[in-house]
Amino acid sequence: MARTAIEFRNVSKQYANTSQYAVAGVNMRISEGSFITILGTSGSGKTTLLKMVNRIYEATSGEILYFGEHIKNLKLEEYRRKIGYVIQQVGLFPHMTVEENIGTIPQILRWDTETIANRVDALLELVCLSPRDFKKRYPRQLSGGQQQRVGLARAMAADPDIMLMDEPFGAIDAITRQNLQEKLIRIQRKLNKTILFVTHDVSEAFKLGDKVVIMHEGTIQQFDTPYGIISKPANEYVARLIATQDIVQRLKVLKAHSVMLPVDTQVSDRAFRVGTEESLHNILTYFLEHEQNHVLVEDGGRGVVGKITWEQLKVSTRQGKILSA
Ligand SMILES: Nc1ncnc2c1ncn2[C@@H]1O[C@H](COP(=O)(O)OP(=O)(O)OP(=O)(O)O)[C@@H](O)[C@H]1O
Repeated sequence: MARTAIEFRNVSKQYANTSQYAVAGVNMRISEGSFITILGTSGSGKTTLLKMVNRIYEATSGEILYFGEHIKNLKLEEYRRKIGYVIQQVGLFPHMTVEENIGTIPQILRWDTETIANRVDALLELVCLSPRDFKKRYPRQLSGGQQQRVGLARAMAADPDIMLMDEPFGAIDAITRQNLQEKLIRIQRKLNKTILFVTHDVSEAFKLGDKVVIMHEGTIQQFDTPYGIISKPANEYVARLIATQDIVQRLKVLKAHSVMLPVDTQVSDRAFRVGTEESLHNILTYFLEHEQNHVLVEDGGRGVVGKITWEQLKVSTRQGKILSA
């Protein structure tokens, strides 16, 4: 069982001189290593929720716990270092090179020069920027997407346990965005970071999140896996929100692991194998192109962990159809 990284206990926030609560009575447990996306329309309280986690804002009432400890009892500076924060405007220091930007926190922590240099190189490799080409550049010499990746590397420099990301890809073109989303999924799986990612883009939330939090007027409407939400929206609001996604889009965001069926432990089947992160859209395409009716789902070192049949795919699709009807 994964530990609980962050727990919200009846958390509310009312800003001074406002009559409404920006966040009202939020209860939620976030497991270590999970990728949580927070989805909602403008003004629904997403950013407020995120900023209470790193104590940019203090909750008006209720409690937030970090691995079981009340965050208000932790030393703010030490606590903040365990939390990486990435925002849309990146906020790279313009007068510093890429290398200096990424090394900011390690410098403050007085790591030795060689350790910092190695860390910078490793992080640049991780976000697919060649250290040789990029580390001496200034932010103005980078494209928007490259700046965003440097921002991500900088947020990860001191190896935080938790990453808070507030619409980090909001201002980026669709193709680069897709590319960054895929990189982020890979980084998260590799490093097992706990990520809270705010977005108002339904596809992005469903594509990235192991679980999605749907917010409206400061309250959580539903907190579930993408498949759980698509197959069983908790209320009318959620149903309307996901109805903006047509079936093809849903098949693109639903992943093999969310709908697969169990298999016997001994699998000698020669069927085509897909990864757990494969989209149902690609699996459907495979079925149609190759006139096949099942695939096996493989999870790296763990071998075959499930299967998806044509029947199962139809059931998932039909559930989507009922919702959008
Ligand atoms: N500093 C502030 N002072 C007063 N009210 C605020 C402040 N920040 C946010 N609010 C209000 O709190 C509510 C929630 O805002 P929040 O920024 O959390 O929403 P959001 O879901 O992140 O929206 P968006 O998608 O537009 O960024 C809104 O009604 C907003 O006007």
